This record gives sequence, C-alpha cells and structure tokens, in this order.
Amino acid sequence: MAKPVQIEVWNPNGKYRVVSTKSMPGTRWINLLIEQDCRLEICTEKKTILSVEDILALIGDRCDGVIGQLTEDWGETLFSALSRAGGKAFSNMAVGYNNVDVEAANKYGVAVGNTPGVLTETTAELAASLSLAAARRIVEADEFMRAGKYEGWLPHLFVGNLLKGQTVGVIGAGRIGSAYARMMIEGFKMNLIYYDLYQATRLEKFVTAYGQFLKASGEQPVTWKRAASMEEVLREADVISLHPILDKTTYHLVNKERLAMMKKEAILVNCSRGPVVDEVALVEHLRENPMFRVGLDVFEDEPYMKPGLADMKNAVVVPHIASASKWTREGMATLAALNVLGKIKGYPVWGNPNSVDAFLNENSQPPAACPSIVNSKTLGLPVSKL
Ligand SMILES: NC(=O)c1ccc[n+]([C@@H]2O[C@H](COP(=O)([O-])OP(=O)(O)OC[C@H]3O[C@@H](n4cnc5c(N)ncnc54)[C@H](O)[C@@H]3O)[C@@H](O)[C@H]2O)c1
Ligand SMILES: O=C(O)[C@H](O)CO
Repeated sequence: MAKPVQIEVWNPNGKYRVVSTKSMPGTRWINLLIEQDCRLEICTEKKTILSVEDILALIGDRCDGVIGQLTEDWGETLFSALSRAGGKAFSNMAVGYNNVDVEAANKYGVAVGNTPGVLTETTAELAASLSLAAARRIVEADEFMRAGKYEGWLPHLFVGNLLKGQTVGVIGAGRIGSAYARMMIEGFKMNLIYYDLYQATRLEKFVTAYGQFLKASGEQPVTWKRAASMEEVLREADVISLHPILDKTTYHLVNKERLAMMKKEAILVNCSRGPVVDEVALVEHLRENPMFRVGLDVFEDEPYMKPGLADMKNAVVVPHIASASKWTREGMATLAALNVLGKIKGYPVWGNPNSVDAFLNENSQPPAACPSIVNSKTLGLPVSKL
C-alpha cells in the first residue's frame, strides 16, 4: 500500500486531475492548467528525489496526466499505474528523457512529453561558462583569494589557456551542441571540429560565413571540420564539450582509452548526462594529468561524485544547473504542462519541436497543440497544421 504524500491543490473542482511531482518555477503553467478545467495537485514533500512508491501514491486511483522530473524512474510500474488511473499523458520537465522507458509508455498508450528548445541557449551558456572557468582556473583563483593567500601580482600566478585560435570540439552537435559551438567560435574565434551522427549544416554555414567576415576584416578566418570519428575530435581539439543524448550508444563514450587520446592540456566539459563519461577513469586521468581540466555539470551517480573527484583542483563542478535561468525554467514548466494539457484535451502534436517559441509568449494564448511528444509517431498522434 503506497504511503500518502503531501500535496497542494489548485482548482479543486477541476474536471481533469493533473499531478506535478514537484513545484516548478513561475505561475503561468499553473494558470494555463487551471483555466482549462484541471484540478492541479503539486507534491510538496520535502525530499529531493521521489521514489516510485511516492509517485504511485500521487497517481492514486484516478489521474489524467503527470508532470515529472528527470530524477524519477518512469518505467513499467508507473506507466501501468497511470494507465489504470485513466491517464494518457506524462511529461518530463527536461529535454533529456533517459529516465523514461518510452517502450513501457508505448505499451500503455501514454504520451511522453519533453521540453526542447527553451533551454538550448541557457545550457550552452553554462557549458561556455565551464569552459572559461576551466581554461582560466577561476574557481581555484577564487578559493585562493578567499583563503587570504594573495600577496601581490606574480608572473606565474594562475596561468591558464588562451582560447583564441584554438580548436573547440563538439560531440553531439544538435540544438545545444551547435549553440555552444557558435558561442565559442564567435566569442573567442576558435576553430571547430565536431562529431555527430548527422551533418550540422546550419552550424557549418555559420562558421563559413563568420570565417569570411573575419577574413574580409583582415583577421585570421575561423574554420570547421566534421570529423569522421569521435576519436578525431578527441585528438585534435583543445576544448571538448559533450552534448549527445544519453542512450546505449553514448554510455561511457569518454572512457580511459579515449581520455588518453586527448591533449595533455585539453579541457573537457560535460553538460549532457553523467554516464556519458566514465567518471572513475576521469578521476584517475585528472590525477595523472594536472594540466588537463574538466568542467562538469552532470555526474555518473548523481547526486554523488565518484571518490576523489571533489579533491581535484583541475575540476570545476556544479550541481546540474545548466538550464537554470529563470526564463528557461519557467518555460520548461510551461512546455511540460502544455504537453500534458494538450494530450488530455485531444490536441494534435506541434509540427516542429525545435521551434516552440509560440508556446512561450506570455502575452498570447498558446497554440492548441502539445509542444513536444517524443512517442507521437508510435502512438499515431495527429500533427498540428497550425
Ligand atoms: N545539464 C543539463 O542541465 C542539460 C540541459 C539540457 C539538456 N541536457 C542534455 O543534453 C542532451 C542534448 O540536448 P539537445 O536539446 O541538444 O538534443 P538534440 O537532440 O538536439 O542533440 C543531441 C545530438 O546528439 C547526437 N547524437 C546522438 N547519439 C550520438 C552519438 N552516439 N554520437 C554522437 N552524437 C550523437 C544527435 O544526433 C543530436 O544531434 C539532452 O538529451 C540532455 O540529456 C542537459
Ligand atoms: O535534460 C534536461 O533538460 C536537463 O538535464 C535539465 O534541464
């Protein structure tokens, strides 16, 4: 028997029962749901990560849809319970959905939503911040100052890497990887090498055009190369940022052997998912190569770090905050709520999940569509003609 969990209720007499497993930023998402006849129940339990049992209790006997979080294990147990409760919609408040067993959702006919696009620039900015923090040893220098160790300017004090003219490597040049690449290329005049299963045509055109602009201004043009293998990126780049999805093809993509291929003074940034990097091998590599640096937003055993990582001066670590800007987090909440609402209302699926701005405009009603449903084809959901 599942234990009851604490909730806050909005619009108690609403026709459709929607559950959010967490409180989310902003109020637009709440208003959009209650204006459309939803009774909204927000879990207010203090613990950070809800267990499957907690979520079962939240779903209860009747539930039309759930907005959930990337820390939750959405598999067979939860989708069968949601389906028994009459639910047809679930949305992660995240673009990544490796915590969701989509096949199980398909089996129970539950639509699975995610929140692409609204976090692209915010996440890329954090990857750029980690790249700079690692290159210029900002965290080490900050700790040094606060410890009262600064006695005056010295020629060797916290010497780091100049990015201009170096090569930025991107593994997974999708929405976020491409946005990060553009920031590093335009901001620091870096050359690009990338690896992806697909050609990043728009990114290539951007670098070509920017290179021509620099050349016309009498400056060294930037260049791009699509690598034939990931190893090529690892060998050639000075700063490498990881932006693929997490699946079985990307699990431990960066392992002991591949770390050994990287330049001794390279910088590795991970804002994708922790298990993309073999963190035990990374700690060993950081220990043996003090000039190698990393910037990590995600960890293999989140929320924990592998033993030794916290002691590494050449690592900058932050707690999975890459999408944490106010605008983005409020937008993610809106997209997740609209995915669930749209499915409950029988709306079609938005035609282009990479272009979700229409849903984020606070001054107009959002389109009558689900912004992004990852299993829409399998479920045979209609596509919006808007
Ligand atoms: N740290 C954070 O807070 C945060 C925030 C947003 C997204 N993310 C993560 O970033 C991921 C990417 O988000 P996105 O919006 O850019 O997604 P996206 O789908 O636009 O990009 C992912 C890219 O990875 C590529 N890819 C897939 N498998 C690959 C492989 N084996 N080798 C090389 N490339 C491969 C895809 O072709 C695609 O271009 C998400 O799935 C999520 O896990 C993390
Ligand atoms: O996948 C995602 O969206 C992130 O990890 C959180 O923003």
